[in-house]
Amino acid sequence: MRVSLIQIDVNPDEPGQVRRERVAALVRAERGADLVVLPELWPVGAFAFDEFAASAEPLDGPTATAMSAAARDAGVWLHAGSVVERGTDGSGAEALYNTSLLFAPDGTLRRAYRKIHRFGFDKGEATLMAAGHEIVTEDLGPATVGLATCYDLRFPEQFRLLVDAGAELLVVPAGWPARRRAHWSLLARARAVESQAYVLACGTAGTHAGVEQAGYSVIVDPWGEVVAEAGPAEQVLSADLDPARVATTRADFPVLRDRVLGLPTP
Ligand SMILES: NC(=O)CCC(=O)C(=O)O
Repeated sequence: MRVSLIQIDVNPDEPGQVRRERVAALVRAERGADLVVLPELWPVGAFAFDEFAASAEPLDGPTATAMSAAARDAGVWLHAGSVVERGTDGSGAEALYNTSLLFAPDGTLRRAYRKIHRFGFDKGEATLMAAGHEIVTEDLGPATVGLATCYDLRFPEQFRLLVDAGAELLVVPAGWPARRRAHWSLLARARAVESQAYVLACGTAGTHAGVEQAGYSVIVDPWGEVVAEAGPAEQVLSADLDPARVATTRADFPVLRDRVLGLPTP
C-alpha cells in the first residue's frame, strides 16, 4: 500500500485560492498512491485564530470541492487534512469545527471527522471551535484507517477506541509547532507502539501567526520504527506499507490481548 504525506508550507502571504490550486496539483502528482494525506488546517493555518471565522466553509465549500476533484483526478483516497467547518451545534446554533475530510478515489466525501480535543486551554481553537464527539474509521480496502487530529495525539484513550473500532492505520494531520517537535516525534511513535498500528502523522512547514511549524512529518510502523521522516520544509513523504504487518505484530506480540478493561478507579 503506497502512502504519500504532503507536508505543506503554510505561508500567510499566499492567497487561499492560490494555495488550494497548488495543493490540488501536488495531490494530482501522487497518482499511483493508494492514500494521500494533507495536514491540519492548511488552508488557513492552525494558529491563525483571527482568520478562522473568515476562512470557515461548509462541507461542500471551496476546499472540499477542490480536493474532491483532485482525489478523483488522481484516483486516490485523499485525507484532505482539515478545514474550519461552518456547521451547527446540537441546538442548531452556528458553530465552527476543525473538520478532517476523507475522499474516496471517485471524489465522494466518505468521512468527516470533527476534532475531539481542541488545543489552546482557555484561548485559540479551544474557545473558537466546538468539539467533535465521534470516533471515525473507514475501510479503504487494503486497510482500515482511524482518524485523529494534531492535539488528539496526546490522548491515548482516543487511539484505544480507534483500535477497538478496527483501525490499522492511524492518520494524524497536524499543525504542530517547532518548539514541541520532540513531543510530536515521541507521541507519534508511542501511539504506534501501544496501538500496534501504522501512524501517518502529517504536519505543516513554514511560519504563520508567528508560530514556526515543526515539519518532520513521520510514518511509523506497528513496531514503533520510523519508516520515513520529513525535514522541516515543504516535502512529499512517501512509503510502501504492508497492512498485514498490523495483524502479524498483534499476533506475535499480543499485548492488546492483555488489556484489563474496567480497572477500578482509586
Ligand atoms: N493544532 C494543535 O492541535 C496544536 C497541538 C500542539 O501544539 C500540542 O499538542 O503541543
